[in-house]
Amino acid sequence: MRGGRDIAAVTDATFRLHRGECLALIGESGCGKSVLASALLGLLPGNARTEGHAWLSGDDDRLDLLTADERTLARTVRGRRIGLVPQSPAAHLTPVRTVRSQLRETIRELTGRRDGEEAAAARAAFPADHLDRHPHQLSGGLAQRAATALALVGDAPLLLADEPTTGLDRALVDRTVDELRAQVDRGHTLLVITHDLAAAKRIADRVAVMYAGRIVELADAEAFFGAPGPRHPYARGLLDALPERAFTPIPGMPPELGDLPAGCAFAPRCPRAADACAAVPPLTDGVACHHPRSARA
Ligand SMILES: Nc1ncnc2c1ncn2[C@@H]1O[C@H](COP(=O)(O)OP(=O)(O)OP(=O)(O)O)[C@@H](O)[C@H]1O
Ligand code: NI
Repeated sequence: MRGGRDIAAVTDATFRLHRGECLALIGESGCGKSVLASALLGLLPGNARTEGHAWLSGDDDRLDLLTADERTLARTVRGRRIGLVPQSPAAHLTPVRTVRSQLRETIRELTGRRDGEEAAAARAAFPADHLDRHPHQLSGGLAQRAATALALVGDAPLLLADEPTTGLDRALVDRTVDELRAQVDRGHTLLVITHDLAAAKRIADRVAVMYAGRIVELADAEAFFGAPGPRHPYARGLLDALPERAFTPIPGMPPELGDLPAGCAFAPRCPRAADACAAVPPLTDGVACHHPRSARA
């Protein structure tokens, strides 16, 4: 939207999130992951436009998150039906108040109860003897857990975690991921956004790969990270770039969303590009590519 232009940050995103599963949304920086998450929470900036639907199914109703009014979202959705585990806990926690007081307030707001801080902290493996600390007295990992504890207070069936492990070392990434996975195993549904493929592999049941604002592959995590592997050449390239795999970066850079090539946005970087790629490939059978690797290859 720089210079007054409209940018399609997310296009044709179609996916289903099944109850009790974890879907990892992966892709390079700037591909539209956070915009997609913000749209689901009604947190896009005021000048943003959306089209289509995002149905949130409850026990006996269904709500379109894209058209719901702010009052409904604020009163019944955020915190209660969708818990947000923020990208940056530091920005989410109030610096001048202890973790206990922030938990207490959120518990009161969402449940009406006046106690339960310890139990809430325990659900995110936040140590009870740190409850009276201020956020700046916490390590990055503990701040992340405090933010996660806050996100879990409302016992929302759907959890949305945007880069919950950014800036953490590998051991803490694993712990944070395992704690989130434990929520899924307890019946929560989780949409986790990450560019950490190892974290995605550890936590996800299914994977959605985004490139330049579009979902280019939707796959079962086991098939994606194991055999037969990714089917979209971009997804394959992402995995091949990992140090523990071929360690071969994808040539070139992702395109600017305001200046997308015509046709398949990945074609200029794609080893398999051909004439057909002049047309945008629809997501068919889990992959948006004119020449995907065969599912059985
Ligand atoms: N408020 C905004 N106004 C204009 N453009 C925006 C706005 N928010 C995001 N964008 C653009 O939308 C695109 C997608 O951004 P988004 O934050 O969703 O990427 P991302 O995949 O989450 O990246 P990262 O991994 O870095 O978090 C980017 O090109 C960004 O510049
Ligand atoms: Ni993001």
